[in-house]
Amino acid sequence: MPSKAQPKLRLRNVSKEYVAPRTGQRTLAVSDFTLDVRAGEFLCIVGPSGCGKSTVLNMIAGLDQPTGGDIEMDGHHVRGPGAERGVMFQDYALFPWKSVRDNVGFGLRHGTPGAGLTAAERNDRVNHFVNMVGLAGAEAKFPHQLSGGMKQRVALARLLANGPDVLLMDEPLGALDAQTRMVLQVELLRIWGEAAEEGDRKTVVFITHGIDEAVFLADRVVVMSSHPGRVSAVIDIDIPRPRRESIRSEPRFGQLTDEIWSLIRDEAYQAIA
Ligand SMILES: Nc1ncnc2c1ncn2[C@@H]1O[C@H](COP(=O)(O)OP(=O)(O)OP(=O)(O)O)[C@@H](O)[C@H]1O
Repeated sequence: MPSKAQPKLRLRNVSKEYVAPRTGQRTLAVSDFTLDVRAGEFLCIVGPSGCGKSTVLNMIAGLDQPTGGDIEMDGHHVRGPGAERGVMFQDYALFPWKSVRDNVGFGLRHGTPGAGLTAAERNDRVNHFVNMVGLAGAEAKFPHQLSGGMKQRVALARLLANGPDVLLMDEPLGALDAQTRMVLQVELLRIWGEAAEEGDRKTVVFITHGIDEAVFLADRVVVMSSHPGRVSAVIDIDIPRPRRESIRSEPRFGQLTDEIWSLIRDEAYQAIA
């Protein structure tokens, strides 16, 4: 049983070096990355393009292996993917030939999350999360009939239906227009359980290019620098919850976004030069 003081995730001096198979060229994408993520925390990672954000997330997910250091969840080494760590990407990753209902229920029918559940229990769980993300009435639709925002709601419902303890989100709102994005940020906080006790919330690691998105969502923002990717700062977002739309125009919101932008501005310009 994990102790209360134990972090949910612990990354210790994690590094990742890619070696190109044909040329043997080496890229040190991440180096000496050390971070604890508390249980129930909403943690955002920002940094200039190519600084290693996705590499870090993929290693936590177990989709990629560190070449140095160690990653633990609840005190156990992460050795590969696991149902307790759910991943969501920018590109929806829905099955185009399956309905909303079948997309959401896919992991329950074909993976370990549904083990031991009866068909009725699986259906109940699918309905619960379809309702939670605001897709009631759209269960029989197919992805091509949905807007981008609705597709990401489906992907979120599928992620939640699988019951992971940790949500790993790689720019999940990155493909959406600005308005849909702001609406879904609010929805995401509601679904995460912003109004609930901290102990009842999932642990979230959320990658974004949007500094304002990170400040709106996060308890803490990890700022990465690049070449190689490292933690350059960890900023506490001391804006009380629940967070309403109106906080975006408050002075503290602007101060925090300015502070984070000042930390990555030079590298961000270099990354696109
Ligand atoms: N499979 C791979 N093989 C070789 N190099 C890779 C591989 N994946 C990523 N890299 C390199 O590792 C570095 C970090 O990439 P990564 O995608 O993690 O950064 P990122 O911060 O998520 O980027 P972005 O903000 O553009 O999404 C980059 O230099 C990238 O080119």
